[in-house]
Amino acid sequence: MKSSSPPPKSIVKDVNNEIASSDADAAAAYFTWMVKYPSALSSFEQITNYAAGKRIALFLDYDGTLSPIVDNPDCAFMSGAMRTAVQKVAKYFPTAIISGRSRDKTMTNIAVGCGFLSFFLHYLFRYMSLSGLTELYYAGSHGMDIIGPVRQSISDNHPGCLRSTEKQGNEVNLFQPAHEFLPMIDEVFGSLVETTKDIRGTKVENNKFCVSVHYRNVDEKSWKMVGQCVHDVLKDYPHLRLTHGRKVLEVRPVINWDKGKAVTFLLESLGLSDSEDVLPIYVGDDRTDEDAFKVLREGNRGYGILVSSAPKESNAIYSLRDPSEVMKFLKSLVIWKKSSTL
Ligand SMILES: O=P(O)(O)OC[C@H]1O[C@H](O[C@H]2O[C@H](CO)[C@@H](O)[C@H](O)[C@H]2O)[C@H](O)[C@@H](O)[C@@H]1O
Repeated sequence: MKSSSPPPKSIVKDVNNEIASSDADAAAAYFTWMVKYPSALSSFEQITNYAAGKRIALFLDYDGTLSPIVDNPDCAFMSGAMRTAVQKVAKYFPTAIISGRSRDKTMTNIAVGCGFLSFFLHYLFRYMSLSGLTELYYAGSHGMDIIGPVRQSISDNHPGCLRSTEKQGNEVNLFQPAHEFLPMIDEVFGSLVETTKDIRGTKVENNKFCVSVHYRNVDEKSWKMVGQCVHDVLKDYPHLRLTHGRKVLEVRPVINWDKGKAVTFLLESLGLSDSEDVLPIYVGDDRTDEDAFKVLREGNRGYGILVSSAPKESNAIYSLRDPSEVMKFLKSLVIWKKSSTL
């Protein structure tokens, strides 16, 4: 298999593109862009008219969608209000969180808020139940670590699917299509920590089936060096590839699996695939979410909603400006559902 890691030159080009896109964040350009990607809030009636008589399945990205982007990835917690909104929406619609973070971290971040108490709860939570958020499903590592409901057809179609018992004692299906990469990812994580340790501000995060190398807090002059270090390490791992997120380089296994495949898998797990009366809605902000938007757009199956405060090309149909608008959208869905079942 050929290595798909881009050469350092393209890493630097990607890094520069990010600066260019934030420069283009002008109000006029944004409003023009919104003609192509209308606000999911202004278009709410249109969305719910189409959803009438259908079952909505909701897929939510975490960073930049449910929690605002912050400098320290360890402090990216949802607000209490967002947590309540997610909890409520998950009571009315099957809901899954699909994140680049490890599943464990995502579940923990969803369950607790921010502040000192959160840090305490963060650790306590590891030994406790999901405190009322059990109607949620989780996919970590960009969809490479999924916990979903037990369904025979899914185990038949995906032989790697294992039945497991979660902390609360419920039987679940565990699907980890990249499980054989675990030792390799751990090894690469160690090498990346070592090679980047002298570049101030770099943070290497182990997300179980992928590794994130953050350069948000690195002096811009050293971004190229970060890219070079990652590239040098990956030279020896042709079965790993590199993708680029929001000031983060993400190392992941070369397998035919992404957030789009995870959406399809979860719909199948929930018994909601191949059904005309199902409307999947995916809300996300990052490049990796585009795979999910594409799956929904291509099959004319559902709606992708891009969270962005700057114009960018997307496979999404609608847009929301930031997590506060995502929260409004989730709340509106609950109000609509309640009123339509009266
Ligand atoms: O799929 P997602 O849930 O969006 O996860 C993608 C990456 O998100 C996190 O990094 C991003 O958010 C951080 C906190 O706001 C920010 O500091 C960082 O610059 C962003 O890239 C997470 O830390 C990564 O591991 C995820 O892969």
